[in-house]
Amino acid sequence: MSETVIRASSLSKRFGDLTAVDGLDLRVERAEVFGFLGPNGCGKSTTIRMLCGLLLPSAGEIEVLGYRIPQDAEALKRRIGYMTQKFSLYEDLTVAENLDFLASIQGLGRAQARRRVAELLERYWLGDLRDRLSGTLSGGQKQRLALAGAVLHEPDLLLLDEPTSAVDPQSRREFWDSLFELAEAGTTLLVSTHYMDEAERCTRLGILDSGRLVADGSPAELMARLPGQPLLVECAQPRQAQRALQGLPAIYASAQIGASLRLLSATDDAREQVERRLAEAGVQARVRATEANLEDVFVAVTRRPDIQGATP
Ligand SMILES: Nc1ncnc2c1ncn2[C@@H]1O[C@H](COP(=O)(O)OP(=O)(O)OP(=O)(O)O)[C@@H](O)[C@H]1O
Repeated sequence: MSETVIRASSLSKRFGDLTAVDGLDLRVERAEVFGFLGPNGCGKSTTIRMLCGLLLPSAGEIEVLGYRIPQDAEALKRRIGYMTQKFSLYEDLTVAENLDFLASIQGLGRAQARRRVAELLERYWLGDLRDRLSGTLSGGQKQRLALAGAVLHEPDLLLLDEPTSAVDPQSRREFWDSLFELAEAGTTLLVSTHYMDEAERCTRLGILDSGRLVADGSPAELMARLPGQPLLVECAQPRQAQRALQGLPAIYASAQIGASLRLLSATDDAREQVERRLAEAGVQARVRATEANLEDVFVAVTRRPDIQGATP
């Protein structure tokens, strides 16, 4: 049976005149890997910080692991792990000292701390680095240490705010393997990201735009819900094709991907319209429908009215 771990209703946060989070409703179930997506400044970090009890909401209700937030934030802290892109490590302490220090803050007993630190050094390939000052670690190594620190007290919920933005693709993959290992063991994960390959791996996604939840569902559901089918225009001169298609009302987004042009439209006869316009402009091209991907979904739900043509 599913168990709701995060429940937020009508959650808002205002900073002066700016509404950073605007009437957000959110539910995350146990052991989900919930991905939080959205353009820069849409309110992801602000939401995560409110869910952790680090920031007071301006309005709305939050319940996390059965605790009412902000009232029970102190008790919640013992049950959650929080990690941001900055990794919050003590750079002049060694790897092992960082973990020992966190263990003492978390109130782990000495024997338990020793056992847990040894276990995490091994699990996150930090054993050989245990005596290195953490300030001298690479980005990927720092990330592994930060994750070890965030799960030291075996939290039931991990909130990760863009944890992979400073590391290479291989480290990102390894990091995601570690996240799935945690989810398999029953940990619930909420992770914000700008990477579509990471979003695709989540069990469910919430897309935020200007502080509002504009899409919520599994990656497959969101792709299936995209109105119309994306079109690919293959031609020798994609820039020329893009110029010819500018202002065509049927197309609400276009982007050059390699040597072709990817178009989004919600209109049934978009393909014919595109072919006609290209022929009129004398652009030789092949136009074909293609499968939707998550980037299409992202573009469709977060598009700005002033830079688009038609509305799906
Ligand atoms: N303490 C603060 N005081 C004033 N404005 C703030 C504060 N924290 C965040 N904001 C503003 O609130 C909005 C949402 O910011 P937030 O950091 O939550 O976005 P985000 O989705 O995490 O962005 P990014 O993807 O760039 O990390 C932004 O306009 C930001 O400038």
